[in-house]
Amino acid sequence: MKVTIVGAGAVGASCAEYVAIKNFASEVVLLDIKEGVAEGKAMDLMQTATLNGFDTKLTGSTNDYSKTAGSDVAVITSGIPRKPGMTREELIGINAGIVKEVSSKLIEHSPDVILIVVSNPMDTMTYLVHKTTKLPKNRIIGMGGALDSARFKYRISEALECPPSDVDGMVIGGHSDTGMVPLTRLATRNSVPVTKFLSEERLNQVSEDTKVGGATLTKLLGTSAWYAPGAAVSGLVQAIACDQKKMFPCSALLEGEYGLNDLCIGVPAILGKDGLEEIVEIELDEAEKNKMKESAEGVKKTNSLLEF
Ligand SMILES: NC(=O)c1ccc[n+]([C@@H]2O[C@H](COP(=O)([O-])OP(=O)(O)OC[C@H]3O[C@@H](n4cnc5c(N)ncnc54)[C@H](O)[C@@H]3O)[C@@H](O)[C@H]2O)c1
Ligand SMILES: O=C(O)C[C@H](O)C(=O)O
Repeated sequence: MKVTIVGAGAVGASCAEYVAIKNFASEVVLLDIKEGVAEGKAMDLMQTATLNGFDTKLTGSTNDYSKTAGSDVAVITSGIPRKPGMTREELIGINAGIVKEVSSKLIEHSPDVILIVVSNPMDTMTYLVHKTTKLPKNRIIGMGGALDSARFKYRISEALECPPSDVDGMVIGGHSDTGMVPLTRLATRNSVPVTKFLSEERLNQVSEDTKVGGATLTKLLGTSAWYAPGAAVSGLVQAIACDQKKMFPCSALLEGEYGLNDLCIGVPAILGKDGLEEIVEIELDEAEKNKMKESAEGVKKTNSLLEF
């Protein structure tokens, strides 16, 4: 199993580290345009192999895509991150060109590759990759919901004063400060609905904190987060590499599912060796359906700024 990560910045390197530590891939190639950076990060990570006990071979490349040839999965983390006070949508001008070029080069060298899009605004970048590469829809997956759900579970555990591992829950919708739809109605602590333990007001606070999870960290760090994003991407890569048939909320191209068409947005999906193998349609209540509709309108508004 060969994994390529384009963009050896904060998220790309974090993802490479988690993939290596989980020890399921034979090879990880990091590629970046900055001279020597991908090679340096790959070497630094390789020097953790004996310390962390993994056999994954990490190499780096300065913009030489021949080194990525034959990749099974490729992650796109190239592009600029936001600064405090910015929205993800403001990154479209620079990132669209980068994501379009990177995805086309990846496919040129790995025609069977499954692409995971991370660069922001992620739902719109995923849609752009669908529109410009025309790969089958199962082979282009946007990562956002897995991260947002991890933040949601963290916020619930904080409210319940319990370990995050006690909590289950999911965030669907767009990966944006206003577009996320945290499904508080379905969240549980060891299969007991969290609505049994938390007031509506506290759950609303949990939802609001979840939606601005990325912005909160950006304000604290001066740039956007990387540990949880890297871990979330590595989870998707592993589900595909190990054919796990695991369910994650992913940004998928919708063709009628959830009453939506012609956009990529976060919905529950099963990931396995063929990439995004199935979109799972769960029953939403009226309020959730309305939030999903509003979220889709926001994503479409950003998509309308794309030039193909
Ligand atoms: N979807 C998500 O949940 C999520 C989470 C975190 C970050 N992000 C996004 O991921 C992107 C990367 O974030 P980061 O914090 O790692 O940024 P970063 O600046 O640390 O790293 C980005 C890297 O991309 C490289 N790059 C730029 N253009 C390139 C090109 N054409 N080819 C190859 N490499 C190129 C840069 O040299 C840099 O090393 C941002 O757009 C950010 O908003 C998304
Ligand atoms: O917040 C950001 O801009 C980066 C990323 O989308 C995140 O949610 O951490």
